[in-house]
Order: sequence, then C-alpha cells, then structure tokens
Amino acid sequence: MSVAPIDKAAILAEALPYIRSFNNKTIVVKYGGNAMTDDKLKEDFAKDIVLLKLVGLNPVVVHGGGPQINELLERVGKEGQFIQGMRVTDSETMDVVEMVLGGLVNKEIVSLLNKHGGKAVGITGKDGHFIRASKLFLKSESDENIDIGQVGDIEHIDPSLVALLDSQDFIPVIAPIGVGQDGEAYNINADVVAGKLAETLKAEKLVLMTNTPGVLDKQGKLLTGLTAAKVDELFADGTISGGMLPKISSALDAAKSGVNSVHIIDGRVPHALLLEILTDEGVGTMIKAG
Ligand SMILES: Nc1ncnc2c1ncn2[C@@H]1O[C@H](COP(=O)(O)OP(=O)(O)O)[C@@H](O)[C@H]1O
Ligand SMILES: CC(=O)N[C@@H](CCC(=O)OP(=O)(O)O)C(=O)O
Repeated sequence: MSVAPIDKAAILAEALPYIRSFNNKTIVVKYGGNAMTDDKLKEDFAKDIVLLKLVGLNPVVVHGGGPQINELLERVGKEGQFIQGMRVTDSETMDVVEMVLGGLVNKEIVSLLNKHGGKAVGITGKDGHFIRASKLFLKSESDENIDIGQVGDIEHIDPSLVALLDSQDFIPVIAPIGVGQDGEAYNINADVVAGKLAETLKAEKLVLMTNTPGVLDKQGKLLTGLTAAKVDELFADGTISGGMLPKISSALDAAKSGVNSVHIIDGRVPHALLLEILTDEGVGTMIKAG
C-alpha cells in the first residue's frame, strides 16, 4: 500500500509533540523472546530504537529470551519447566540461561542496533554488580514456599551504570541476570527486571513487547485499559496465566511506583514501538495504577 506524500508528511508532523515532550526522557523497552522470532521484525525493532535515540529520547532495552533458552535446553536433552510463569532453574539450566541471555540474545540485539547506527552496549546485572538479587521462593496456595532453584528476587538496582551509558549516548541492552552476595548468578524474569528498572530510573514509560495484541479477556477480546482492581479480577478468574502473570504484576508495580505510562504491545506488528511512542495511535493494553 503506497501512502500519498501529504499523508507521509502528516504522519511525521504528528510525531513532533511526542518528540518534544519525551526529550531526554527514559523509556524502558522490554523486548520479549516471543517477539524476536522474525528477522525482518528484529531489524525493524533495532531501527525503531535507534530512531528514538537519535530524536532525543533515552531508550533502555531489557530483553528476554525464554523460547531461545528452551531451544538450547532441548538440544542438550533438557525440558524447560515453568511454575507461575517462572523457569525452574537448576545449576545446569542456569549455565544455559547465562549462555543464551548474556551471550547469544544480548549480542544479537547489540549487533543489530549498531548495524543501524546506534551505539549499543550489552550488559547483564553482573556488570558492575548493578542488579543485586537473592533467591526467590514462590508461594503455594497454602502459603508454602516453592523452591524453583537459581531464580532471583531483585534486592537492589544501581542506576549509575545505565545513567553513565545514557549520558554518553550509548544504548544500554540489558540481559535479566542478577548477582548474589557471593557472585552467584540468578535467573530473573525479564518483565520483572524491566519493571523494576523503570521504577529505579524514574522512567517516563515502560513498554513490554510480546506476542499477543495485549491482554485479552476470556473471549479473546483486547482489553485496552487495565486498572489494579480489574487486574485482581483477571488473576482471580484465571484469565491471566503463564508468562502473562509476571508481566502484569511488574507492569502494575511500575505504574504504582510512578512510571507515567505502562503498555503491553504486540511486538509482531511492524514498528509497533514507534506507533506507541510517537503517534496518536493507541496500541495494546495500557496499565494504570488507579
Ligand atoms: N489474558 C491473556 N492475554 C494475553 N496473553 C496471555 C493471557 N494469559 C496468558 N497469556 C499468555 O502470555 C504469553 C505472553 O507471555 P510470555 O510467553 O512470557 O511472552 P514474552 O516472551 O513476550 O515475555 C502469551 O503468548 C499468552 O500465551
Ligand atoms: C525466571 C525466569 O523465568 N526467567 C526467564 C528469563 C528470560 C525471559 O524472561 O524471557 P521472556 O521475556 O522471553 O519470557 C527464563 O528463564 O525464561
């Protein structure tokens, strides 16, 4: 479909108020492993991030890689297991998680951003000890601890490394791995890292990119706006499950902690990020604290 020149100009002009009001503001973008499937989409994502940086915003990328971890686990004869949306992580799985998140996925995103003119730097929470974590225990329905291995609960995020990179025009690309007291690695859900980082950096926006149009109701209809009360309802009646559980909890925590706007959007839609940030187009689900 070709767009008339006057319409193209109108679309560009529509971006001006957004570029102005987000000037120098931090935007945390979580790039989910499920949204990373297609090469063309990955290129488009990288171009969008570089464009945001060059027009004066401060994008910070946190990436996942759940499906990519599953793929390598399968190759070594292991099957991924999840409880409440969190991967059960024994020490062998932790090695695979570090290889895939800290190595393959992180460096692929860094390369793509740099190919399109960005100055991306890939880091994990071990770098400068910037994400400190301790062992996470999930709770059963009868309030008993469930041990899922080397999965981390974030104790503290030090914003100075990310701020330093931002100040020198680098784009931080963060793998969700935390570090414990004795230097041990912890696997942390990427949505949890993105939400906590957005809070710590006092980000203007948190955008979670995934593989659904947003949060769907039981009939599969998109819910464009969610409040805390509605989220409780959806948790209670089982509308939200699997990977959407930590995603919504993190989104809501970030909204409650002062992140101005929090969105879950469909990373399979080309340039969904630009549509969300620089146009009047509402895409996906917006999560509000109230
Ligand atoms: N109510 C819901 N609306 C949309 N997706 C949901 C819902 N409940 C569970 N999901 C699941 O959550 C998935 C997204 O979470 P996840 O697989 O962790 O993706 P990502 O890798 O992007 O973090 C969707 O693909 C879908 O299968
Ligand atoms: C504890 C836990 O579940 N960690 C995740 C980290 C990666 C992730 O969150 O990836 P997505 O965003 O693609 O789902 C995992 O091991 O899969």
